[in-house]
Amino acid sequence: MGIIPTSDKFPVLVVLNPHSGRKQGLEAWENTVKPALNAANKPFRLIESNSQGHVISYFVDNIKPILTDLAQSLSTVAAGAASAQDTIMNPTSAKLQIIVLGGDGTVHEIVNGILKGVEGTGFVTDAFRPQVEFAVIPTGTGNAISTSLGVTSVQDAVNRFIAGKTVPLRIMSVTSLTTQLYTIVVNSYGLHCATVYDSEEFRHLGNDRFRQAAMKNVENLKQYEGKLSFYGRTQQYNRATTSLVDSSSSNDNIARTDTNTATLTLPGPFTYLLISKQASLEPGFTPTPFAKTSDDWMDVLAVQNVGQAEIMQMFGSTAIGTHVNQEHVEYIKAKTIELETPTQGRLCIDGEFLTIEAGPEGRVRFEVSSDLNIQIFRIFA
Ligand SMILES: Nc1ncnc2c1ncn2[C@@H]1O[C@H](COP(=O)(O)OP(=O)(O)OP(=O)(O)O)[C@@H](O)[C@H]1O
Repeated sequence: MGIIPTSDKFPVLVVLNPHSGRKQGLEAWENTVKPALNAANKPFRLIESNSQGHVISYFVDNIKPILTDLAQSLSTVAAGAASAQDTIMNPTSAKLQIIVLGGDGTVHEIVNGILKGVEGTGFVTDAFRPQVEFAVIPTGTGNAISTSLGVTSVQDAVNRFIAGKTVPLRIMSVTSLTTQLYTIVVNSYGLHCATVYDSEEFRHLGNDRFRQAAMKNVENLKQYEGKLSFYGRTQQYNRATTSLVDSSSSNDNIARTDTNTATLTLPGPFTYLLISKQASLEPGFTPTPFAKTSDDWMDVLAVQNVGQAEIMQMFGSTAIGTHVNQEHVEYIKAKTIELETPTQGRLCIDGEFLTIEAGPEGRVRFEVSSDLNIQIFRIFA
């Protein structure tokens, strides 16, 4: 019988995107992260992204052998009676640790690659459900997840990894007739989506690329037609009481008896619309201040049909989240949401783009799935 490796010998996967942010990932790896892993005696396997989409296809192709090796590394051998054969005891769970040297887009690619790679297979089930633990080293542009968890630097992120405390990283599913994928940070429509789309040309400016692109889009402010429907429980921010109010009991009843009946709708047109899992999208920009990385709600920030003055007023208060008290800002926590647009539209999903087809055929549904085989991710916090 061969030697069965023990769990602490299983390598941490290190995913390095050399293109993220201002291309500082490699330096952070060489100067801070690799020395820390060596000092902690942690073996690692480096996966360097060589192009857009490389990380997602790497995990689609490799997650099954990785999980097989991981499970095997944790198997224990119960010695049988003298004449009997040894019995291999397989684990029912195992931790796969992944250090990300990149931004939120790289985490998005890993999550989608893993879930696509195990989809329709018996690799994640009640009998064996791995836990994927992310240490996100903030070397992207926005670093929304790290910022929302209060991570202040590369060293801080490394310290948290070494300390070992994790919290759930809940993901959203985004579904239409033609699409099924997962997002971890934000889905947006309108001004925010146009800003992210245009920001690529300003990448050399680092964090400032969003500011430049936002200004360009505020100058040419547009309204984006669409209807947002909420199903099941919601909570709405009440400006009078400055608190979130549960629209629960009546909504709950409707949700239970007829899941096709919307409990709330916003008719649009939207100037600005976010459906988010993270409070901050970058340092100093906290548009959904009540969002929690680890809960089962999605936080919606909706601004309908306003002009430049209102948008600028909102931006002026997003640093500390007080924009939720402004009259034109609507803030809703929800479990299930659908967006329908009368003409073809564009949705931004964790920095990538998805075309929404016109009318009911193009409806996009957002949910925080309760499927235990989907919600397998945690993050060092
Ligand atoms: N070798 C590469 N060359 C060019 N692009 C790459 C490469 N590897 C990955 N990418 C792409 O880089 C993009 C940006 O990645 P990432 O999200 O990590 O950084 P960011 O956009 O700077 O940060 P954030 O998402 O936190 O704002 C992703 O779309 C990814 O597909």
